[in-house]
Amino acid sequence: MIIELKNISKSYKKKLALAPVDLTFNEGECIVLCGGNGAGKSTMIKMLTGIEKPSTGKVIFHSKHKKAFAYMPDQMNFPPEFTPIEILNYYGKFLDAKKEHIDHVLKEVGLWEKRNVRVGGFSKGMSQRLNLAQCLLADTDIYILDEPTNGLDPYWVIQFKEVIQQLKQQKKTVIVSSHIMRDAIEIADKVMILFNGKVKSYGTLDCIYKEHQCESLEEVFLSVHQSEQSTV
Ligand SMILES: Nc1ncnc2c1ncn2[C@@H]1O[C@H](COP(=O)(O)OP(=O)(O)OP(=O)(O)O)[C@@H](O)[C@H]1O
Repeated sequence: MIIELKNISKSYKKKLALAPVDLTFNEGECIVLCGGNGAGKSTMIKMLTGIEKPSTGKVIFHSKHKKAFAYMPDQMNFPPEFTPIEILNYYGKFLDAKKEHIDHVLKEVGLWEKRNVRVGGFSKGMSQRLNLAQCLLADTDIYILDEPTNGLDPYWVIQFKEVIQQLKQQKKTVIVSSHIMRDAIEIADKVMILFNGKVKSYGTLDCIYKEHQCESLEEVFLSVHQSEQSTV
């Protein structure tokens, strides 16, 4: 195992955003955090990344790298007067990234041709790809990506999935939050279903389908929704 969550929970005043949970993430797996609006995906990411302190419990990383994880926030506001190459060179200094790696990452996210263009004129999708690039720059065991496909057009969603497959082949652990079920089905080794701040299921799709006696993630969501409604 590479990450352990021990009795992690988060409350904002009286609002329970994430109910206490114990679970582990394994090396080389892609885990997709799935759930609707307000389900607790971002809260889980904030607990994992340490952006916010949990109300209870702790997260333990077993990464071999000095930098335990790389992080792609759901949105990143880069300084508009800078170019992708300037921004990545800046991040690269902190990460000891070599020039060849920076160039490779720029090509991977399709911004090589735009490397000297000021990012102030970038579309949402281009900014999101630069956001992905800054995350991929780090050489680490764990990549945590918050809604990475937001703003990407279909071509770049496909390319993004390719990047995830490559990370998995390198035995990296990838944690992705998404409300798009197709993303989960295509890239996940394991899916975490969140609803109302609770982890309702965590495992392979086959296990989740068996557990809920369903044949698709849509059905699982409906079943979780209905069972939660009936307990209110
Ligand atoms: N800073 C905060 N203060 C108060 N409540 C919060 C705060 N952050 C999150 N919450 C609440 O915690 C719950 C979980 O929110 P979270 O942002 O984790 O959901 P999410 O699954 O990421 O949703 P979305 O897909 O809409 O971004 C929601 O009810 C939300 O209103």
